[in-house]
Amino acid sequence: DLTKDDQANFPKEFHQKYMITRKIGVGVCGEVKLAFERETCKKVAIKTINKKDFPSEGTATRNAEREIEILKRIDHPCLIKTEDFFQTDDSYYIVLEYMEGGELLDRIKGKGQGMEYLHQNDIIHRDLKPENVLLSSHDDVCLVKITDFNQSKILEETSLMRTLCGTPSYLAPEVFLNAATVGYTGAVDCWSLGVLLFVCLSGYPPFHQSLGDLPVQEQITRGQYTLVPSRWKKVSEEAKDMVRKLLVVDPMERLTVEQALAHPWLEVRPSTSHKRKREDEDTEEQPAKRGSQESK
Ligand SMILES: Cc1n[nH]c(N)c1-c1cccs1
Repeated sequence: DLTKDDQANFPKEFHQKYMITRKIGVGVCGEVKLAFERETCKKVAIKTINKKDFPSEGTATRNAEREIEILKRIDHPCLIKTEDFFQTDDSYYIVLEYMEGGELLDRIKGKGQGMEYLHQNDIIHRDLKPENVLLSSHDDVCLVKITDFNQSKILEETSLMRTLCGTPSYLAPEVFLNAATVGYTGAVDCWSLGVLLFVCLSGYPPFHQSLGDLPVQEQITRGQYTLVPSRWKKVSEEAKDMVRKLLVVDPMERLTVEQALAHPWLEVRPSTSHKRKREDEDTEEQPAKRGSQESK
């Protein structure tokens, strides 16, 4: 459904290199279209960032330039690659690797080592959600990649980090108390991974206006979520333990990506599916977690 707009808006040099076909999704800042590279017939995804969709010209430019800088920095099999980049007075056009399987959200409705790489390179995503997790094919077992670095941040050394490296003797208590929350750390992505894992395992979100009396923000700040037994009865205790240890309100107590990758649930073990489950394995344990209030 190539529109006249597509012909008119995309720059001439873009059309010389790529042939646009159809819309395959909608990103935060505009549409995502499928295109073919004319020379190789390779499929690519074209993400459009409309400058007019930002409150001020400067915002669009800063956001797009930060996203482009991050996209150029990353090179990992679990992170979407940037193929090319164009801009006009009205828009930015980012040519991205095409993922046949589309968005995880569609798979969840229907049914990460990338994070470790990002955090090891001092990049935090800050916007992990099903729409930003793409599947390489329609197969049940396929590669999963993280996309949309529009909200990402490169962690630079801060004056607080330098302060905490010096002698602590004369530092006020609030310096230590705020240390875990001043600015963002990679822990924000681990919380989001916990929410993503909760949704993948159960099919519903841990925090939502329709789930409980508290406003969503209060559910989150209290770490208050509900494991509906009928939705979790076939989920292993290790998987539930991983979710519990990611959805911890205190970022200093929350699992890091490295700790999550070392969690028993992700250990590679010979299949035990032929063994009969003990009755109590399905019993819902309710460990009291500091700061998080899980309930049935
Ligand atoms: C980027 C990208 N590469 N491959 C796909 N399917 C996308 C999409 C993002 C958002 C909707 S589709």
